[in-house]
Amino acid sequence: MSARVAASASSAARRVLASASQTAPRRLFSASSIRNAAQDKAASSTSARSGSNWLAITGLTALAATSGYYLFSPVEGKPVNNKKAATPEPEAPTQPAAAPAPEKSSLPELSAADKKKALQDTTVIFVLGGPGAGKGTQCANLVRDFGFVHLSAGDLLRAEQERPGSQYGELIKTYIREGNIVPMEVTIALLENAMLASGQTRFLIDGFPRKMDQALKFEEAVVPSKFTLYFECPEEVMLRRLMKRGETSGRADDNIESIKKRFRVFTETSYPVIEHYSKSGKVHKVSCVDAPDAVYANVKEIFNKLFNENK
Ligand SMILES: Nc1ncnc2c1ncn2[C@@H]1O[C@H](COP(=O)(O)OP(=O)(O)OP(=O)(O)O)[C@@H](O)[C@H]1O
Ligand SMILES: O=c1ccn([C@@H]2O[C@H](COP(=O)(O)O)[C@@H](O)[C@H]2O)c(=O)[nH]1
Repeated sequence: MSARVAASASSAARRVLASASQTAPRRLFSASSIRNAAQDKAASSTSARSGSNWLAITGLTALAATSGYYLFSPVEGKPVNNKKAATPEPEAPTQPAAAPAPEKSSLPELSAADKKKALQDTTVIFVLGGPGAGKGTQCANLVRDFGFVHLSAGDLLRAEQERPGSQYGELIKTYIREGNIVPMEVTIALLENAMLASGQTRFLIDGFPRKMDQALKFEEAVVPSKFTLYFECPEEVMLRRLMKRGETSGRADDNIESIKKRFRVFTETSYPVIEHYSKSGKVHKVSCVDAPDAVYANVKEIFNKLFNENK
């Protein structure tokens, strides 16, 4: 997409945001529906959920937009990658906190239709691969060379977990520590609001979708993906990288117990998403075994072809 088209799409998005801020009614939001989703062990279902759980996404604007303060400079609208910045946490209770989050939002509250309209001309690339494959490392290169906004679902969840007053902090903490997948209502709302808050049109959605229902719901409710960039890496290589990263990352899940669980969840739940998109020829696979620059040479070749730019 040319800079001109990107700029006009971006201003279109802003127009929708501006007009919606005049007209959109304030919505109520059901925290219990998120908690129900969290408790819903039908998490292995591969069909998109609908109904009351999903309704919660419309009410998550305040939650997600407030998180956006952590991820975007209000002045420059630039994403801040805080992937390695998480601090160790005390033991979390197994139940999510019940206190409501303060409702403070930098975004107007939009209807689902307005949000969808605002994002209709955006380019979304899913970036998938096992834990520690090097997704974030390669996304940083693509941000630099191709002007993408990098949104790591894990980063957004960690930021929400740290947000004072977050209703979902404890829930997210527990899921992440156990290597489990946070209910999609939370993650999709965070992603959607970060996309809207950026005012940009090209997104690398890193570490999402991790499950078929997330993939289907995101594409239906937010925007279809252009393709999936899949970083293939053997477990032993990822394990070595994660254990090394764990020496300094402070991440609660960079330890051997959590890593084993994350590997299992990736194989059983996330890999089928890659298989799904492969069937329709929408996956570009890159080996992540070599050194970062060598990996990026292959990634760049793909992006140069697809975006017809030689930056
Ligand atoms: N090609 C590579 N060769 C060696 N080390 C790498 C390579 N790519 C990334 N790393 C290192 O491996 C670790 C994991 O990389 P990164 O954080 O990019 O992975 P990730 O896939 O985003 O991880 P996660 O899924 O846990 O978020 C980091 O410490 C990073 O510096
Ligand atoms: O869509 C998502 C993305 C992430 N999670 C949870 O976060 C951790 C860490 O994710 P990284 O991509 O490694 O940063 C992951 O293990 C999940 O617990 C999620 O639930 N949904």
